[in-house]
Amino acid sequence: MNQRHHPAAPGLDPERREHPADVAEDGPEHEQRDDRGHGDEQVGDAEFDRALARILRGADTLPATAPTGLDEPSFDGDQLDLADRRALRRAAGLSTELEDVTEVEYRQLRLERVVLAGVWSTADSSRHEAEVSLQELSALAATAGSDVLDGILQKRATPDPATYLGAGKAAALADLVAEVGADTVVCDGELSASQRRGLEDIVKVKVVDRTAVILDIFAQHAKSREGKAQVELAQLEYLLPRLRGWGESMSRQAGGRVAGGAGIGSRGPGETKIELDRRRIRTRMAKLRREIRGMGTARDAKRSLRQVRQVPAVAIAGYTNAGKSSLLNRLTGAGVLVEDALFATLDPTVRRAQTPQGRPYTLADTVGFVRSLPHQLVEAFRSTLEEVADGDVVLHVVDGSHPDPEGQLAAVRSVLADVDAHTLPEIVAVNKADLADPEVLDRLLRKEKNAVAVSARTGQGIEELLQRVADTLPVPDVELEVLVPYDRGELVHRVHTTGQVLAEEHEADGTRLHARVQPRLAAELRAYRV
Ligand SMILES: Nc1nc2c(ncn2[C@@H]2O[C@H](COP(=O)(O)OP(=O)(O)OP(=O)(O)O)[C@@H](O)[C@H]2O)c(=O)[nH]1
Ligand SMILES: [Mg+2]
Repeated sequence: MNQRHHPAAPGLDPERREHPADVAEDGPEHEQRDDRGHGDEQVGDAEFDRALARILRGADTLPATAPTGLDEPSFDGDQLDLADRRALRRAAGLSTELEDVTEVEYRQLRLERVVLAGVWSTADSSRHEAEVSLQELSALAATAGSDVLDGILQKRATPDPATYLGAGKAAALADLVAEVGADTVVCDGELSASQRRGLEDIVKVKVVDRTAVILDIFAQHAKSREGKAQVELAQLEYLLPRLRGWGESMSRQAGGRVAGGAGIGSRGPGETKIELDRRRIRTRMAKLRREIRGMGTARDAKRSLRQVRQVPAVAIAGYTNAGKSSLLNRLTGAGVLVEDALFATLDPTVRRAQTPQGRPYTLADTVGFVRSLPHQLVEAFRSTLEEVADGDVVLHVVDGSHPDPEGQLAAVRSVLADVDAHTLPEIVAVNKADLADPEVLDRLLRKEKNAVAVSARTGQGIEELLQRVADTLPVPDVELEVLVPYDRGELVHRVHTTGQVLAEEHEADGTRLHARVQPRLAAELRAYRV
């Protein structure tokens, strides 16, 4: 596989093998894995209870800070590169209780040495697409902290209902896993509980799917209270239908006991316990939903504040790793950023910027999109994504050096359409122009109506992009000429902050302004028209 384009791809970070936190956590879980189904149910039970207790206790351990309304993928405007994030997550003690949800499912999601497996069907994708998807899975797995050792792709009409890969390929995968010494297989799709178990039985190491990896990354990176709550909800939602699978493996263990003469039937304590766990999880989910709704109110308040201020809002959207946060830094860090205390305290992910003509607007970083974003997350992050729809302009960042930028553009647009943000004016910033193939850049600039090639790294194209943003902001529609007396300075200030000043002169009896403003301000200025 060619992973040249992914900074998160394996092989670039020799330190990644060190996982002090993981080592510290090595415990009975490890031993249990291979003994599964051989009467080890007590270890399993205790582990499950511990993990569930941690999940259900989650509320107490959430930080007591004011909700910021946005999750980390936007928060990282402040600014963590992937390398920094990896360093962070390696620090012991930073793992959250949320990770335990997936631990419940996989005994230990900590992925260390992984092999990827993908199914490629000729019906709905080309081999190239499947490879790009597997490459992306590789980057995701690396972001989650693992070493990707190898990968296999199988051409098959549909994934095998019992084992995801077909029998022959699954056996080949088992050999590969043994050969490279992997401890985890990551499948490029969403596996049912029985597929996962079926494949685990063949490859003899734990099997996880793409969704679990993405949820894990979000859990590692969620920082705000709302972000954490949303991720936890998504994880529980993912876990709930899979409890049965877990329970079935418990029953298999019970079966072992039956064989040993303990005589417990298929609807034994395991099944009852699942019901109980399910109820506890549902209760927790209901509580999270209530909390998230409450946080939504705070966000609405912020939003209406912005509307009252009538400062246009630009939302940066784009595929994960496209360089959204870097671009935000570039665009607002160039010295024009006015620190607005109000916005700064309310929401650290929204920054203030100005057009070259001095017209202020806000620039907001957003959650990164990813192909087959787990639907649980689409739901969970809908509220965050809806902020994009509330803006005036979408600044769509795409990684021009990615092997399939068109695919990324399309994936993001389909999610934007989901939250009704597809009708907004859109500027496409084709980022990483320093790395991209000039022919690809040309192709994209020809195809996209409102596109600029930029590099957040070198600064190339940034001025043009800033001008493009200025040109795309909604123009206040009342044009007027006024002479505002000096004792009404606040009106002049409002023309500056909410309108577009075309000309300004200081005369003996006031400030003469030629400007475009919103109707409300125009009405207040009526007395001073000239
Ligand atoms: N060469 C090059 N690298 C860039 C450029 N812009 C961003 N990067 C790198 O791309 C990686 C991702 O950048 P981010 O700004 O974190 O991307 P993002 O879109 O915010 O990513 P998520 O928040 O994870 O969705 C980082 O390693 C950046 O250093 C660029 O113009 N050129
Ligand atoms: Mg980012």
